[in-house]
Amino acid sequence: MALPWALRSCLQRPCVLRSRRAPLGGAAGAGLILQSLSDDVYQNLAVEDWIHEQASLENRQVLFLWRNAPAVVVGRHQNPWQECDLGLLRQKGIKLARRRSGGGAVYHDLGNINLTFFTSRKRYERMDNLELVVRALRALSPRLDVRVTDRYDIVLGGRYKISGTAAKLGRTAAYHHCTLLCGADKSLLSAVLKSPYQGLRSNATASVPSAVRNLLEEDPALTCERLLEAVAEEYAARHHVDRHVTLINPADEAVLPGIHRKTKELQTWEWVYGKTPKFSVSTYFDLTYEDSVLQVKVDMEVKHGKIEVCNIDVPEQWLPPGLCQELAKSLTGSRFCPDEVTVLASAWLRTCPRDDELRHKWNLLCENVRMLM
Ligand SMILES: Nc1ncnc2c1ncn2[C@@H]1O[C@H](COP(=O)(O)OC(=O)CCCC[C@@H]2CCSS2)[C@@H](O)[C@H]1O
Repeated sequence: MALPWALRSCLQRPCVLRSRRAPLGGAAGAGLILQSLSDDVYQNLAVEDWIHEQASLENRQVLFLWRNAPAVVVGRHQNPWQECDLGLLRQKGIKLARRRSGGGAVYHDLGNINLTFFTSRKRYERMDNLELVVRALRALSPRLDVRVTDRYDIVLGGRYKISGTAAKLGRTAAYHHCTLLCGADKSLLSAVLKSPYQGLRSNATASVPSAVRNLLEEDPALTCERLLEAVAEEYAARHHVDRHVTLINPADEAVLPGIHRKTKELQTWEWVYGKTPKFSVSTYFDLTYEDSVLQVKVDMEVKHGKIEVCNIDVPEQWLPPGLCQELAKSLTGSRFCPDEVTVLASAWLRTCPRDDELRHKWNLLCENVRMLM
């Protein structure tokens, strides 16, 4: 059992703790295999940040193994409204996270494994890591048809994606992380990664959708637990480090000083939504009122998650134009977020005349604007 302090000092200062002499007279490999005790996506991403920023990776490599409760993880430069069904995420209580690496949006649950390979920037080598994963898979299931593509996916049977890759390169340190689909909920995966949005324009990184498959469907021996063990084993052999897996608690400030602050930052609206590259929305929705259907047009420009320009067009005979302008005006400068609309809507209701019809129309309009967010 590794002591937290030993782990901390090993991560922060050069050391050869838990290393083995390399064969062929090479230098002793210094490395560490860690596995998270948490299934919280924000805590696990915070551990990645912590190791990337704090660990001395000059002469050492670290493999971090982790799994999450259901979550969608978008890339650093992505637009969540464009990448997933936010309404469905909220309804199902699925977390949304933004990672610091680039690339596309993926779905995680306990049937998906995440592997993070930390090295110095000089020793960063994605293909080497993915080949290592492929060897681990073949060690468990020798006839498995898996290969790494030129975009660093791992595919099964030549076409089904089982792993996606992304990376973060720092000045001196780097990490490459990838997923491994073992027994994830595939119908939820495709449902949540489908945006219902129409009329959204942006330069954000777009995901590259693929047909996916779970390794368990191919071979029942490929459970998450066995895969984690096999990857750890291959990593230990490749890097000449002890195969012992050290469990790490991402809530432990004694081992990871400052981790709590990092976790909190990753949970903020400003990070998850606010870091979305500038985008515009130009869309229509239908309002059903009594026996008629009327069309509402909405145009917005959103920067740093905040509405900079807002126009809402509703047929004049239905709602006084002044009221519509009032809504657009109060939305300008607010966050592109349903809770903000709720606050604005109720603020107006507190001051408006006791006109039930008008109040009803206002609520209907605000509810539909909310649903755009
Ligand atoms: N968990 C998982 N694994 C593999 N492929 C997935 C997964 N979820 C969704 N997908 C498929 O990949 C595309 C997106 O592919 P795309 O190539 O656009 O993006 C990626 O692969 C990013 C991988 C990020 C890995 C990080 C590692 C730790 S935190 S997240 C999506 O539309 C689905 O078709």
